[in-house]
Amino acid sequence: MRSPSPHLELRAVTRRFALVAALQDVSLEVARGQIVCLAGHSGCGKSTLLRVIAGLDRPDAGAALINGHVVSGKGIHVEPEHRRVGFMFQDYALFPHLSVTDNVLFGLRSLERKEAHKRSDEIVGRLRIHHLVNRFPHMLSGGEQQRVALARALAPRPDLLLMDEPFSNLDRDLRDAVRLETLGLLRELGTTVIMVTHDPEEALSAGDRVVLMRRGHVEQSGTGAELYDRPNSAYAAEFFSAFNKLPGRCRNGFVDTPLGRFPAAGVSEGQDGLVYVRPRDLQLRPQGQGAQATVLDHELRGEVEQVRVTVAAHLPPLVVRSSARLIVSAGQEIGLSADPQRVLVFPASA
Ligand SMILES: Nc1ncnc2c1ncn2[C@@H]1O[C@H](COP(=O)(O)OP(=O)(O)OP(=O)(O)O)[C@@H](O)[C@H]1O
Repeated sequence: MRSPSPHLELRAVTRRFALVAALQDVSLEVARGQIVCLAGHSGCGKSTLLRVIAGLDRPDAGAALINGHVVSGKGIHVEPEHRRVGFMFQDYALFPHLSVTDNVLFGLRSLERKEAHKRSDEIVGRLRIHHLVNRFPHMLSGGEQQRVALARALAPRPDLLLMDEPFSNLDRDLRDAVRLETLGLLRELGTTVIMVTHDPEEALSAGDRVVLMRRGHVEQSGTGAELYDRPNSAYAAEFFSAFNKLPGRCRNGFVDTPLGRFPAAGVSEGQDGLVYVRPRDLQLRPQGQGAQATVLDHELRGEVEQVRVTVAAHLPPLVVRSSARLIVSAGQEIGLSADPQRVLVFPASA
């Protein structure tokens, strides 16, 4: 038996704007019901990719398929309204002159009035925004606007929902709660979601899968844990964490640093490598154990403590973070070690 087509498939999608390749050979498969976070720094092509999937923009080459049918490709362009794709914009794009109800009804214009109202009532109920229906967008808080925008996007029951930074306009406190609730509802509805974010924590925690983009191409794709624990490039590593970096040349498959020798898979013999160690993966030890270091300063930051140490005069200080209380003082000589299993090594030229 043939396995079902992915809900969404992109085949070598390319989109150029003058000299900029906003998308370069982007290929991707998304299974039905999956929640995918599209992450990457500003300008890497995230919004362009969403627009191509929605049919708001046309690729110069390659194809987009929904349920195995080409919707964008050579000589084919299915209009956005015929793709069963919902779109939620970063600024919510609510119509200021329409009430909440009329904003929600806007996406249901093709239905008969009675059916449109039934659908609108249903989604308003699910999102618990009954009390807002007669208000206008300027009378809503950020969180309320987000819900109304979500209601408007979901009312036509799209199979696939595209969301461009849907939580970035909310305060930090509200953001986590709204995100959990929104994604919980989308999972319940079985909606396939592609959500853009530039927030690394959100990318790691929100989706089933993270697609990290860089300069128009997919740098790495996988679960949050895969990208965090096994980034395949310095770019991917640095997108999700802060690192201490120690230079060293690769000799006999190892890079030597003041912190010790580390296996240097991916760095050619004789080439310079950079050893990446997260602040939480450095351990302070009694003097005489591990590498010798001198404490530079020490700060309590609430949940964690941060200590900066020097291991060699020619290297910038290393940052150590720990949730245990560290009893050290500036100028103290101390031992320092890194867990080789948690250390990453990349070519210095990258
Ligand atoms: N209509 C356009 N005309 C010209 N260049 C464009 C156009 N749209 C996008 N670009 C360029 O394409 C590249 C990708 O843009 P895009 O908006 O997709 O990035 P992004 O990752 O969504 O960025 P951000 O996180 O800042 O929203 C950028 O270099 C941008 O300047």
